[in-house]
Amino acid sequence: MVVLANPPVVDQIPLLRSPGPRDSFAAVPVVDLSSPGAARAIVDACERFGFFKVVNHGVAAGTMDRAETEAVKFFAQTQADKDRAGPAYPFGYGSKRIGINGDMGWLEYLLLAVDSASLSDACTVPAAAAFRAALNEYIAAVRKVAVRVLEAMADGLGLAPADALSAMVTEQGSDQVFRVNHYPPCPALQGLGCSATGFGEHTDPQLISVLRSNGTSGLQIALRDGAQWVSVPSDRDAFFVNVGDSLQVLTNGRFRSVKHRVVTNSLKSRVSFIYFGGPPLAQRIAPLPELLGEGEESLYREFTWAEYKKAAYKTRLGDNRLAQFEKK
Ligand SMILES: C=C1C[C@]23C[C@@]1(O)CC[C@H]2[C@@]12CCC[C@@](C)(C(=O)O1)[C@H]2[C@@H]3C(=O)O
Ligand SMILES: O=C(O)CCC(=O)C(=O)O
Repeated sequence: MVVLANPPVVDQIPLLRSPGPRDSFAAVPVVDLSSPGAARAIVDACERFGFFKVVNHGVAAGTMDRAETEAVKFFAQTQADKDRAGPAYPFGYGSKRIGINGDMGWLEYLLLAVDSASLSDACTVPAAAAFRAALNEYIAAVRKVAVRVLEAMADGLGLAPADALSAMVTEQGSDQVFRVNHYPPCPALQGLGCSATGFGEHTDPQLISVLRSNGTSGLQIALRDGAQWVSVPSDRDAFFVNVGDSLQVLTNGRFRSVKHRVVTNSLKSRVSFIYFGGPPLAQRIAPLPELLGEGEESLYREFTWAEYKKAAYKTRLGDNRLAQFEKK
């Protein structure tokens, strides 16, 4: 038997079949956030896919462009300069290693803590004032989108008060994380039919993630419980929203936390920004009583966000983190 090794440049990084036009997911639900039908459309998309695209979100193109320009400048620095902003644990610059349990991807990134509506002062990277200002402007804007989406979700689910979900990511001590990912092209694999994994398959532990990319494709989501991976057509003017594990639990499984991953492009760089909205550490994560039908029981053992987060950080990226909290 001939065992083909990865080309040395992507050694240790899992390879994936290169996506083709037939993998494109043309049916991504699109939610017009300015329309009266947004609440219903969001609930429908969360039930079907745990994923949707948001347009008419009100965030100025300049806010997104400034953050992207500064991010590109940051990643264009020498490796030695970037390494000075690392390591990524708990927060800072990281390259190829994701988390501390051995996951690898063809990317470099900044993992940053958000306090209220801007970068946490305790997070001293990135240091450049222009980059921090651009990120703070972007974070304030994307957080507002997350809040509007969570309010519309609460409306669509018939929850009261209107901030039943959004308060969890805005109240004092809420655990918000921001990630800037840069996936350099991987020309060594061009024409081989395979691509480097940029970010391996996973679900997000928080309630909600709001993603924006520079328009280079690469994001894939899993359909039919992981039986099929489809490519999300990129759109630099839109946001993409993922349901996270915590929202799956709050809705007792009615909304599905979506499995997703990133496949590296062989020719073009991808830059993405992801805002992860998580609750305060002491928040109890359990199905909301209003969402439990008559006689319906929780599918999960009770836990706090602190317990879930601690357990999550001991897992590998692709693990089913909720499994250990499911009632047997
Ligand atoms: C391998 C890991 C990276 C991760 C923490 C974890 O142990 C499992 C979950 C991963 C994830 C996915 C969503 C964003 C993120 C910041 C998070 O909260 O959980 C990452 C973590 C990370 O990159 O450190
Ligand atoms: O870069 C992307 O498009 C998605 C990355 C991602 O899923 C993550 O950072 O958790």
